[in-house]
Amino acid sequence: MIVTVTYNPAVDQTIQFDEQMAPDRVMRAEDAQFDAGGKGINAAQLLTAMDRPCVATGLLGGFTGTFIRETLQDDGVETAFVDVDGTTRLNTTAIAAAEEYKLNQAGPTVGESVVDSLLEQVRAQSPDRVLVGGSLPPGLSPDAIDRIAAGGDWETIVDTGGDILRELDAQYGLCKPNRAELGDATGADVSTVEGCADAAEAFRERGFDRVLASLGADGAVLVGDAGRLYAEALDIDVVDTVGAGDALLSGVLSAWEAGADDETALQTGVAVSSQVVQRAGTAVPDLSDIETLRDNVTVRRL
Ligand SMILES: Nc1ncnc2c1ncn2[C@@H]1O[C@H](COP(=O)(O)OP(=O)(O)O)[C@@H](O)[C@H]1O
Ligand SMILES: O=P(O)(O)OC[C@H]1O[C@](O)(COP(=O)(O)O)[C@@H](O)[C@@H]1O
Repeated sequence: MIVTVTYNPAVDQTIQFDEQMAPDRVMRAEDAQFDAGGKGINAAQLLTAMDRPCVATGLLGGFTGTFIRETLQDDGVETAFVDVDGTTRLNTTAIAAAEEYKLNQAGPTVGESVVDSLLEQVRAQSPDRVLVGGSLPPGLSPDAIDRIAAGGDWETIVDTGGDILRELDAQYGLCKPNRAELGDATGADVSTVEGCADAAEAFRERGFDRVLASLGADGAVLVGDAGRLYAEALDIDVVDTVGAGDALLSGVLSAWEAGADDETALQTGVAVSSQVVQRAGTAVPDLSDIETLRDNVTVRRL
């Protein structure tokens, strides 16, 4: 069973324009939507859609927090959130004439005592795996993630920025940087797939049993004791890439929860992310056919 921890959830606002962004004028949108977001929350929605037992925890506050709580309830996602005084952030993705602008807020300031409250919620679920996903709100340091990892007898998976990854000290089952985050975390040349695999391999020594590097349109690399696996991305029509990394990671975790090997897990991850990027925002796609769709993904050893 998986518990996801999102220290800094967000309502994701996705706005679509037919024309390019331009300053000093009113841009009129063709379409807009709100989704419950933040990395652990997206993962919990996707895992639930794939019938994997999962509980979403994290910090919520204000009217945006209420929206996320209600959305997850409607989606049948089990939750155990901790209330905070501030207002959960609202992140905006503007898609304008095929260009993507991601505008993320910092989130409400919180006190360090929230880590104890969250640990209590996590322990109460007795999970096998804990996913800590996303940025940290003002008031928390990377130690808040290390404390979750060291707080119980579970495998911890972490999906956060390269600057935070570099500062973690605990032992982790997996981290999931994207290409830029892998570059930030390691300082290595990540311009080629092989360069990414080398950087991921070297980064394992910093306390990560496996590294899953997502490479956007170039696919993904999974490096661990079973070797270096590379999956090409599928050739698909992308609407936007918000939630792509969360989807890749959810597919991998879902497959591992079902007892699959790393190769099948990577195929599943790429298949789930392909479904998500073909839809606007972080809305949950139909994943009932994912075990068939994953056969379209080719994995090879590097
Ligand atoms: N342009 C694209 N075409 C096809 N698949 C994509 C594209 N962008 C992302 N993906 C899929 O989503 C996964 C995660 O994408 P990425 O952009 O690296 O994640 P993140 O959201 O963490 O930055 C990729 O490994 C790939 O499978
Ligand atoms: O916590 P961060 O790094 O600001 O990211 C939060 C944003 O990332 C998302 O979780 C999407 O993440 P990915 O595109 O990396 O999968 C959004 O739902 C959310 O608004």
